[in-house]
Amino acid sequence: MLDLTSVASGYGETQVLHGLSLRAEQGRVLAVLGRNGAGKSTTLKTIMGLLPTRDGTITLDGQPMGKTPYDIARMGIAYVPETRDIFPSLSVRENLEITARRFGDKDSPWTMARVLDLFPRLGERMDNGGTQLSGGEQQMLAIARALLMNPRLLILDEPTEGLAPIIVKLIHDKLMDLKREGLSMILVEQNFGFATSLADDVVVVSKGQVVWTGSADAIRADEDAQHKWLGV
Ligand SMILES: Nc1ncnc2c1ncn2[C@@H]1O[C@H](COP(=O)(O)OP(=O)(O)OP(=O)(O)O)[C@@H](O)[C@H]1O
Repeated sequence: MLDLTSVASGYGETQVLHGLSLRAEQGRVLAVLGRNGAGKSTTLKTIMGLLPTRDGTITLDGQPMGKTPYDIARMGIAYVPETRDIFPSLSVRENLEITARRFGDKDSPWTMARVLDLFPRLGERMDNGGTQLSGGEQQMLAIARALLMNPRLLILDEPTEGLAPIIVKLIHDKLMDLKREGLSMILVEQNFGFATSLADDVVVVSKGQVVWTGSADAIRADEDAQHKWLGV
């Protein structure tokens, strides 16, 4: 589905990705793991067009990726950044409605009713402003908003960061529901247990390159790889 081939990318003078290649398959969940600073978030930002691809190629179903974040979103890729990026001055309802209006139509699989069914908590918070939400509620809103883009591929950067264990479990269960429905996902996550219980496939990134590729079961069983690449 999504292929990165020998991708180079970075910030200004600093090159972070050095010929990174990976594949995310249709209907599967790919976890991108690695230590702090390995280049995981940079990989996602490059996929989303937030950083330019300096070398190499990124394709979706064999087609070159769009140039701008908007084109890429229109191709069916939704991205939940680490910062969640909800509009703090708008209510939950407004945050959701803006996306539904921009990306939805009457035949869209994801509707307001359906995202509220997935996250009933948001239904109770519809008139609250973004800043009045807990971290968990903000993450739910960010995921709900991404779903209203009706993505073919959902990309999440550290969805559990800073969340209480009970909320981490809730987010896990919701993402598992989406996986069962066949939604393709790419997940960057520090929480090894969370990531490998959701993922089918795993790549490990170190110094801007993929250093390990295999199944989630294989990395769970490979303590040497965990120790060497993840410090688990
Ligand atoms: N805006 C930026 N400007 C310059 N360098 C940056 C910027 N953002 C990240 N970097 C650098 O790029 C490298 C990779 O960062 P990246 O955020 O991709 O790591 P990561 O694997 O996602 O780790 P983390 O879990 O810490 O987010 C790091 O050395 C980081 O300092």
